[in-house]
Amino acid sequence: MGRIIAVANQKGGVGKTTTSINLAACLAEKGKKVLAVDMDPQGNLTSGLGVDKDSVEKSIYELIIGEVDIKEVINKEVLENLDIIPTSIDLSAAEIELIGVDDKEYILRNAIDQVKDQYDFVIIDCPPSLSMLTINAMTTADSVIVPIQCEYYALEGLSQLIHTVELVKDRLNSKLEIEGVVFTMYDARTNLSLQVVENVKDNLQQNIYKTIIPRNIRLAEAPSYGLPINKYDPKSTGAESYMRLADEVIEREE
Ligand SMILES: Nc1ncnc2c1ncn2[C@@H]1O[C@H](COP(=O)(O)OP(=O)(O)OP(=O)(O)O)[C@@H](O)[C@H]1O
Ligand SMILES: [Mg+2]
Repeated sequence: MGRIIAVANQKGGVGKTTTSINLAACLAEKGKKVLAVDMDPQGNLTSGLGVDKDSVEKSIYELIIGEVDIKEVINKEVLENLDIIPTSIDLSAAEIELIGVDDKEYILRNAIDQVKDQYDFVIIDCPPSLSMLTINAMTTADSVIVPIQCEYYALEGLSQLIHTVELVKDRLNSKLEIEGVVFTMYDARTNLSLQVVENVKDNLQQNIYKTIIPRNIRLAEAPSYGLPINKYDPKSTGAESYMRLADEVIEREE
């Protein structure tokens, strides 16, 4: 049965989407059946996996507002072993359209429940907010991966995020846990990155992945080709590190 992981941090630009795309693609390359879900109206996961977001007719938006069935929104095999549910900019209005709708926190879970047996992993990329969309992702997930950028203020907002996970666990999804924190955009040339890692390790009582994702230009370039890093430049340090992260995620599963 599929393990469902939400990639969340309400801080913008910390590497959620880069981690979602490349973790999903590396798990798929290792032979796992993966569904990647784009819960962010910005659509960076959708375009980063080569799906033209402007030509998507049935997206997660239509699913969330109840217009279509989940099977209609899954794009099969965008890469071997990798299916995706694309998003659309319309998703930004979903929160308002859901006002007054019963059980709106469970919409994504009820949909994913119908297909999760077909996958080893479901990876959900969250928007940079603690909105209803993120709550839906956390209500669906078994666990949350939190990317942390190796920059000043890395810890800022983390207590709110952890509090949100605890609230969701208490009220909506008792199985939810924080699977781990992953450091991103580590720059070995500066002391700052090292200091941030040490500081977070000292102050955060959470699992931390051994794999640290380096700052690597190839990771930033790959989305404009619609490719994950393991297809764009498999020998890059970015690809090697996301392959190792995939190994760690699989180990935790076992
Ligand atoms: N390890 C890395 N090395 C170099 N560039 C990176 C790395 N990780 C992410 N980036 C770049 O940093 C920017 C932000 O990354 P990303 O989009 O993954 O963050 P995000 O948390 O999903 O952002 P948002 O909050 O807007 O959804 C992007 O331009 C991305 O290409
Ligand atoms: Mg993103």
